[in-house]
Amino acid sequence: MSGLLVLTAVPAEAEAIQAGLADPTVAVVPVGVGPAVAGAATARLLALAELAGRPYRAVVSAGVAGGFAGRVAVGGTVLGSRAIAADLGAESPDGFIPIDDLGMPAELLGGGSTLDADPALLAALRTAIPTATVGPVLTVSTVTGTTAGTDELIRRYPDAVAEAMEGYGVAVAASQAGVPFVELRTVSNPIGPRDRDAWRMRDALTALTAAATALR
Ligand SMILES: O=C(O)c1cccc(C(=O)CC[C@H]2O[C@@H](n3cnc4c(=O)[nH]cnc43)[C@H](O)[C@@H]2O)c1
Repeated sequence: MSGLLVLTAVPAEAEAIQAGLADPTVAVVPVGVGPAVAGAATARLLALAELAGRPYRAVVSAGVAGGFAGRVAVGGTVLGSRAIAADLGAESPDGFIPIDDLGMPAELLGGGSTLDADPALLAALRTAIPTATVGPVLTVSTVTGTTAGTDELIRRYPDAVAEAMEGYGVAVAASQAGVPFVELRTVSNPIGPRDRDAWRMRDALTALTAAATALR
């Protein structure tokens, strides 16, 4: 059995995590941006490790994220209680319809649009990072950049604390491989009207390094 597999989107996130790791058995791999590339890469890494007889113990989707104002501050840390594919579904004149409500057979939905974090893995990280905000993390294919878009997400997912672009893809790959999953994010920007000047990437990467000590 190998250790933990941590997937980030970009190399800067992977380097920030490497800088804080206390456990040398943890593998950190930057796999790209968005749920499709993250899911495909995770599935491949899990399958290769399994074929080599060294399956990973658990999978963590990690990196920076947008945070919902009032729930988590920029520079704060988030542990995802579940990964939600927030834009997987259909539009209608009456609003967004989640994929789960479209009448498709359950086996075609890969577990549905919401995949829970592994309870034991989440509990261990909560203990190790007591300051983290815990709650659902949305996975989106488009970074939210308007007030209307932000309000709509809050209406549909009132408990969500953050959004990012990879968690659900990684969670599907982990679920299909039967490997525990959790999402760890640090907040680089508030979710809201697009304002690149408001992004605090350095603060988020510093927080990621601090949180990485909990990965073991
Ligand atoms: O808008 C830009 O100009 C821009 C330039 C560089 C990178 C980006 C990204 O959107 C990076 C997305 C990347 O970071 C995560 N992330 C961080 N904040 C958010 C967010 O508010 N909503 C969704 N994803 C976010 C995400 O997981 C990607 O890996 C934009």
